[in-house]
Amino acid sequence: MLNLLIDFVRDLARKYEIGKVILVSDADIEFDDIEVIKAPRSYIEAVKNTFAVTSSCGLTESIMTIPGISEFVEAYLEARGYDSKAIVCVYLPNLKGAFVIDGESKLSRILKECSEYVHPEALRSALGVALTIAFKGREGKKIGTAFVIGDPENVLKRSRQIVINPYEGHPPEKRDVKNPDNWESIMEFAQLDGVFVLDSNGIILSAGRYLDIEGEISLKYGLGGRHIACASITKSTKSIAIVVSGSGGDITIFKDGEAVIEIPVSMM
Ligand SMILES: Nc1ncnc2c1ncn2[C@@H]1O[C@H](COP(=O)(O)OP(=O)(O)OP(=O)(O)O)[C@@H](O)[C@H]1O
Repeated sequence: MLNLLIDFVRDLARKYEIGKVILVSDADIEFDDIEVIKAPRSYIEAVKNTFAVTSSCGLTESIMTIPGISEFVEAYLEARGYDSKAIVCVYLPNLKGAFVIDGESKLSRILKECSEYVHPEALRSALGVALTIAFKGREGKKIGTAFVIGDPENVLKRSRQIVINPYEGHPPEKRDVKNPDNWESIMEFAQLDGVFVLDSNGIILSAGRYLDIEGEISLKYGLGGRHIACASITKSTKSIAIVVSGSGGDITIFKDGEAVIEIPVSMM
């Protein structure tokens, strides 16, 4: 069975000219010259759980019934710098198969739109940290935070420091969100009240910053002060905000005062 599946994946890769496989399996499987991206454990568990309740449906239907699963796969690929064309190969005890994900994802489109205000690499890296925070939290507990990227002069004018800024006086390379070596300290400071402020290249200027709320903002029910403040700052400045909800764990990206995408991490 496994050999058949491997051959099938190789055929798909050749036919659709795709060089990577997202592997949804407890096992490590190799596909010769095709790059394997192992899906995160939470995704594997989500597929297993969904299959348990939708076992009468087909493979694709089963996977696609997980709310927001495609946004999650796309976000996962994007944050790692991949495009969203991939083969998904599932090899689990009760579920085996492969299918192709193709075309421009909603997230790719949104990230492109946001590059009007911020460097795409900076945005992708901040999203990578946000996903890591949403998944892991800190010392076993969920944490919420937000990254406001771009137009720093105006963002700083419309906000104030509520704790001593831990990034003050450090060289840019230690404050660069694009360098994953800095992610551990970012995750530590994500526990502070307030938000991170970054320039459009992803250099962190401040953490623990409280944002002014200006004008009327209407968001969906249940979103509180942090989300409202981030929506507001993106309305009054040319910045993008990535918010990790401490209560739900989901991620929302705001641009021009609107939630342009929600990534339902809590469902994974
Ligand atoms: N205006 C603001 N500027 C910066 N940070 C804020 C602001 N308002 C609230 N916060 C931060 O957000 C935290 C959570 O506040 P609140 O629960 O009202 O927001 P929320 O949008 O519901 O976020 P969550 O989903 O994380 O609970 C606060 O403890 C504070 O650290």
